[in-house]
Amino acid sequence: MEKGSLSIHSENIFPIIKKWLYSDHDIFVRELVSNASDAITKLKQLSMMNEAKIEENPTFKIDVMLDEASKTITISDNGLGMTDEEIKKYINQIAFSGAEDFLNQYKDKSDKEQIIGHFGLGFYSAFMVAEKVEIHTLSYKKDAQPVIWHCEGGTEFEMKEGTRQTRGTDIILHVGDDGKDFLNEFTLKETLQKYCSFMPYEIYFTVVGKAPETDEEGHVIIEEPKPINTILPLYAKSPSDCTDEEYKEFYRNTFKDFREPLFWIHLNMDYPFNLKGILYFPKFNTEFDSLEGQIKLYNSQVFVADNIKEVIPEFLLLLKGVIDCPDLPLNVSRSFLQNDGFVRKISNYITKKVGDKLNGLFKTERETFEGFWDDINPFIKFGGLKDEKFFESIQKIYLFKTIYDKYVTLDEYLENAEEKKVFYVTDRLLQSQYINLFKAHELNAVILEHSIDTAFISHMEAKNEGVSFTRVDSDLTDHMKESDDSIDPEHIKKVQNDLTGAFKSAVGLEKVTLKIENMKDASIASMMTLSEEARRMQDMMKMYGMGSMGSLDPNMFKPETTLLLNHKHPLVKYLMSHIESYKEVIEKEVPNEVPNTDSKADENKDSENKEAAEPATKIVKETHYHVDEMGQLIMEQLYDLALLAHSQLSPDAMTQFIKRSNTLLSRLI
Ligand SMILES: Nc1ncnc2c1ncn2[C@@H]1O[C@H](COP(=O)(O)OP(=O)(O)OP(=O)(O)O)[C@@H](O)[C@H]1O
Repeated sequence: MEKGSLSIHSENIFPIIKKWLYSDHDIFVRELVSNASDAITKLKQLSMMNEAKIEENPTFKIDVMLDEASKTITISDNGLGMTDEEIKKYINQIAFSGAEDFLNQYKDKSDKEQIIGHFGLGFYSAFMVAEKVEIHTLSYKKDAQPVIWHCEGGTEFEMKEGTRQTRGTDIILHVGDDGKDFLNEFTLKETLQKYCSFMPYEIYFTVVGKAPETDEEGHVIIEEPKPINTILPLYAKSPSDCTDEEYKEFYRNTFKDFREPLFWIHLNMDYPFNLKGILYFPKFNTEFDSLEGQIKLYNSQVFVADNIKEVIPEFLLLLKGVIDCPDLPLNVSRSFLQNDGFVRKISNYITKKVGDKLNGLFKTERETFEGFWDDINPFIKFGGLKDEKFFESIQKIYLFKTIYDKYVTLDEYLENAEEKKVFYVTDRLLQSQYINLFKAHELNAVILEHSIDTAFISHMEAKNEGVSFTRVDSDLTDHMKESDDSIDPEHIKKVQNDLTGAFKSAVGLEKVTLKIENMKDASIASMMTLSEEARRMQDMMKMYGMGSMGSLDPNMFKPETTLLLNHKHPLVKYLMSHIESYKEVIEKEVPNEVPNTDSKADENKDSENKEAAEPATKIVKETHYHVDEMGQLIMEQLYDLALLAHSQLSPDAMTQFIKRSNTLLSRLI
């Protein structure tokens, strides 16, 4: 028997391993099973090079055994095994740079996020869950002797002659309190599936001493043991060998999502770096907030982590997929990955592939692409906003769904538009009156209802010179107006002024401008429009929650609304013909203002009229409006109807509106 001390430079690394990787306890499964897998790969390579003599047609496999009674987990392989010299070299002399790096870099940091999964703690991660670890091993080498090694978590180990008869290694973990969760069959199996689902050798999981399953008559059901993994995952195959059904099955199994993905991209690259994977476009929910994808990152068929945004462009994290890149330097910190040129290349490659796929679909299967559009557009828009290169590659294929349920690109829309103006709808229900108006005049408008569209619209305007987006309710287009020579514009202007005053007094309007227009559609009496810029400002404020910030008054950006009255409508005609009777002009005596002496013109004037002293007061005319009951009803109703057509009334206004409507109807009977 041999005793010794592990040559760790630190006092004791294990408490540190335990503390810092606390929440990633399950990583020991990945480390030990991938060591077993590596041991098999190395033996296969040696055998191929005729360096190792092994049986013909060997069945390589890894067994993971859980013994709840003795509180052990055993990971057993039939790989190359170790001689006692090798144990001394690879296990005892933990000149393992990983541990040293770990200590140096993370001594003062408690942020476990800094540590990317595959850190190279390797074998010693066993002590995250075990209080004692044994290695039973027999090397493939001729005349090798079996060896047993064990260590109780301190820096002391023991080595002695072993009993193992067959080539390979058993790692036996005597699980302590820190790892007791893993003594649960389901937890351990789940962890194995998380990390090892695609490992290249079959992995069998057994629970020692578990009573075999029986059928109703008590007969033991004999089942062929099934590995927990797939040794050749679909993504590792050549795309030409994969069927649609296989892609869908892989999706279901990997993401436990039983909705069908829309489509997928098989990434398969050998040069200049090695990268394989499949990205799926899932059916997105319509609300942006609930978009949540999952990209699983693998390193040579070993799971590393989900959603590593340093490697995968952020917007792609909305997709679901697996990416395997053996060349990734994952045993480094995340901040390194972020600035690494190689990692950026990978990320660019993935982005480019997604752009290519979308362009391909657009060009060759436009109808299919249109069919996907409602589902994928938030993703594509988000991608374009986040990634300039991605935007450039797909900017020509952004589709816009029109109010006629057709899909057009921006260029296609503009072919039939005037002044590069794109009309849009943000809420089909609230803006239905405007949509109907557009349809009645055979005008086009597109539907941009998603919360991302506010930002998307601004982006498209910035990227397409001269193009402007205007919401359907922001103004009347010339197409909707009708010129009428019998209308005297001067007269209209005057009436408009008076009606503004009358509405102010009857409805209590402060911020509304009133306009009389001769609209083609005689059935519309009143309409409300909101200026585009001010409304966008308000939308932005809402989006960023700025209205609630003490320093800014949300009313500051209250959209300028305009109440349009249709000259053609009888109700408006009624008001116009009665406006004079609502008016009362009062003459009032007010103090005369002191002339402005700063002005040269005034000075001259003063000198000319030196003798004629200014009177102390002057008479001004003030117009007051006294709207009668009928006028009041009409004005209130016209205003509420216009408001109703594009937004909800406040609860108070709604109560008044209903009451008034009933009054009006009662008068009909
Ligand atoms: N099951 C095993 N069979 C044979 N040799 C093993 C086995 N497990 C570990 N070893 C040997 O011990 C060495 C140290 O293992 P450890 O897991 O600490 O580091 P690594 O596998 O070399 O690197 P890392 O895990 O950080 O990628 C291995 O390189 C290997 O030589």
